[in-house]
Amino acid sequence: MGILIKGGRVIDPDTKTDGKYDILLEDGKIKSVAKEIKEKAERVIDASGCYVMPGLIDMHVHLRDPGLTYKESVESGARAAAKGGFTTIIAMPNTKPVTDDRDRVGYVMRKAEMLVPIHVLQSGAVTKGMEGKEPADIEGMVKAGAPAITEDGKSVMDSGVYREAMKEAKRLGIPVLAHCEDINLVQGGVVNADANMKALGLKGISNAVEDIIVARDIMLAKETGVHLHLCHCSTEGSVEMVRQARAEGVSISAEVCPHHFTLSTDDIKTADANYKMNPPLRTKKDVEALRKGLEEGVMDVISTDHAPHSAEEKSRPIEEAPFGIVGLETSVALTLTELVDTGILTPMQMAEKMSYNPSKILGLGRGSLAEGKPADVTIIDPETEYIIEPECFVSKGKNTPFGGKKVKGQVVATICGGEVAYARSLEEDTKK
Ligand SMILES: NC(=O)N[C@@H](CC(=O)O)C(=O)O
Ligand SMILES: [Zn+2]
Ligand SMILES: [Zn+2]
Repeated sequence: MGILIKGGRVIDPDTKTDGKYDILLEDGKIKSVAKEIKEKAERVIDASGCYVMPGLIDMHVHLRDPGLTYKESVESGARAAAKGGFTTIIAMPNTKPVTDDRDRVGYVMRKAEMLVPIHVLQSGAVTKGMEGKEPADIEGMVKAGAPAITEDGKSVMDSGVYREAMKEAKRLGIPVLAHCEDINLVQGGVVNADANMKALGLKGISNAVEDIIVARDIMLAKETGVHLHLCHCSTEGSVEMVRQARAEGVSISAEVCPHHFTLSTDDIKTADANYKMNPPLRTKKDVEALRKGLEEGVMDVISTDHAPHSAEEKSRPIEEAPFGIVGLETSVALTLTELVDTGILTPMQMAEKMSYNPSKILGLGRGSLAEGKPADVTIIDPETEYIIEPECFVSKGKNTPFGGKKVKGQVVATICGGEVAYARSLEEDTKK
């Protein structure tokens, strides 16, 4: 019975394990972790040379379901996530219609339960229709299973409305995931406000666009006591404010996306919409601050902000194309290549930021390889080198600036609830 994972480097932030162990999964749970397990299993996976981590959790994914399924759907997004090593993903509510009530949250959660091999949790909008005017039915959405609320795609600009929603989230014990962007300062900006923007003849988005709302949201979190989680931080200012707020005892966490720690504005050579995302790629100084923030534990989550769009949408002139890039199938490789292989993060810190911390923030009770925990496990080969080929993505979205980039590190298997949700060899087999 069950699955036996043999001889991998088990990296578990929860039990503070980092060493060569076998893991036996049975009845959807982690049955045992030991130096050598001799028990028979239905399936044996040889993990020698691989990292064995608690199933990865992506707190920030756009599944575009309902209403925008030409870009992505629960099924295609979840399959892409499984391939990317994720056993749990949180879907954002900027769907069509907006996911702002109990039934709409329930729709995605039920669809996922029936159709996909990983856990998909649907977050709820902060305000009705994401119009920023009045709080949505937060309690109803939490009852339907939403682990958080977020207005991702924009900020709730009315601080009074936001504070009311934060109080409700605090009462219900869920975090607020904050997209920080002062919309009145954007003024047609599409890339970072700097010399490169001028060279490309485009309008810019300054750091203040983000930093002002980060500062405001921290003040509101302080006042309401809600847990504030900052989405896709891109500026040096954000890192410094998180550092300071935490030192003051504010309940705060913050994520960085792979594109923001990998690329800078200097990498944008032409007005290619695959380099257009919100917030934009910033300067090298900001990238350095994000990397340092990750290294020092100020920034505690790596999430993808997987934002699929159609080829047609992204082929429009950069001013008209939508913001966003896909990330589920490149996140592990970029984290390993840019942060672990370079010595900025240990594999243990990677497991913290991609599994243990997201679980803690969202109260999921996962992100752990302790005996008795759910059998969610990700096996990663840190040595395989390959070129990123967007045409091979399982996601409907191929919009990435990373096509052609050489990376090191590949997901070998994703096991969710004791079942194999993705396996590298299987995938190759089915392609033949
Ligand atoms: N990040 C993006 O550039 N786009 C996201 C919205 C968001 O995350 O703010 C999208 O929904 O496409
Ligand atoms: Zn956002
Ligand atoms: Zn987003």
